Amino acid sequence: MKVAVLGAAGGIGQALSLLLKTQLPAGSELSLYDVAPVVPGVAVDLSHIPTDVTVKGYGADALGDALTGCDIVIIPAGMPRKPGMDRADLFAVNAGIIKTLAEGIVANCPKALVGVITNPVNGTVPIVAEVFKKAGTYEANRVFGVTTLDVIRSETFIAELKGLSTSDVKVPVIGGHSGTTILPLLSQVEGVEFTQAEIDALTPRIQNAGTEVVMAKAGGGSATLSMGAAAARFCMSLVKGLQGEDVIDYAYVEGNTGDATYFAQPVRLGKNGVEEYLPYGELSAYEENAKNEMLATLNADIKEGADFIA
Ligand SMILES: NC(=O)C1=CN([C@@H]2O[C@H](COP(=O)(O)OP(=O)(O)OC[C@H]3O[C@@H](n4cnc5c(N)ncnc54)[C@H](O)[C@@H]3O)[C@@H](O)[C@H]2O)C=CC1
Ligand SMILES: O=C([O-])CC(=O)C(=O)O
Repeated sequence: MKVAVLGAAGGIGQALSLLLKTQLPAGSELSLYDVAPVVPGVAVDLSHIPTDVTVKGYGADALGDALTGCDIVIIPAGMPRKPGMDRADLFAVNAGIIKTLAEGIVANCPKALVGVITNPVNGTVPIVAEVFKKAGTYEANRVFGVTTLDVIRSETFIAELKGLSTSDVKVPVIGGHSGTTILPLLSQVEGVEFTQAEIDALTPRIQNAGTEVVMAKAGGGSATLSMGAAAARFCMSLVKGLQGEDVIDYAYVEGNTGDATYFAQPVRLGKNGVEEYLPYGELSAYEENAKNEMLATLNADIKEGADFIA
């Protein structure tokens, strides 16, 4: 198994790479690419951890070598938010980065499963898809926006609120990955009942959790450690699927909900990425209304991404 992290020297990239060094199956190769000159050092540093995963670092001019033969590519490359910015404000800088990296994937590992972390995810995933379509290599079942951070935050906040173990809390989160496009389905959390007041408080807390971190870091960036954990969890779902395990996870994909071209929904993962798009089930009236109200924003974000390539 060869897994590449593009943007591996960054805050997310380093946390994710550390977790992958300790979690990937024995015999795997971890390929770390970044334009920052420190990346070979990050690779050497990680390579001293005693696990049966080899680590190699690749600098700015070695994207092709980093990607050749990859089964999975996870992309946390690009600029994070500062206080006062929306994720959409990152599009101008990050769209070009994602386009370049997607072109590298087309040229070197067109069959890889690709997980996009770079914001704004609502628009960067369509960029990757359009680059792949243009090259004739697009398979919707292989391209994912990573929304796992919304899922793990929901698990954490609900466990705290209800005095439960996080391992007993499972929360579906659908839609996109910014503000109101993030829709936790609290009505579907098994074994937990919420009052309307709790729903009214918890839903926006989950939607604004990224901003909570941005404000707390006060100009020093956005979530990196929790995102590293989220990305590792999602990457391991992809790995298990490739190994033939039956895995269900949530991701932002070009699926079949009919709500928007790209929408986070449950998917069954396997040897080809998504093996089956699963329904997100029945929504409460509150969730149905929230979903309908967010679609204009989500569709505009998707169009911005697709238009960038068209
Ligand atoms: N999907 C999600 O839930 C989340 C997404 N993010 C997003 O992830 C991205 C990265 O965030 P951080 O790691 O905090 O930023 P960071 O600034 O710490 O790291 C970004 C890394 O990308 C590298 N980079 C820039 N251009 C590149 C290129 N063309 N090729 C390869 N590497 C390149 C930089 O050198 C840097 O090492 C941001 O866009 C952020 O908004 C952050 C948190 C959660
Ligand atoms: O809020 C941000 O800019 C980073 C992010 O996507 C998150 O933490 O969910």
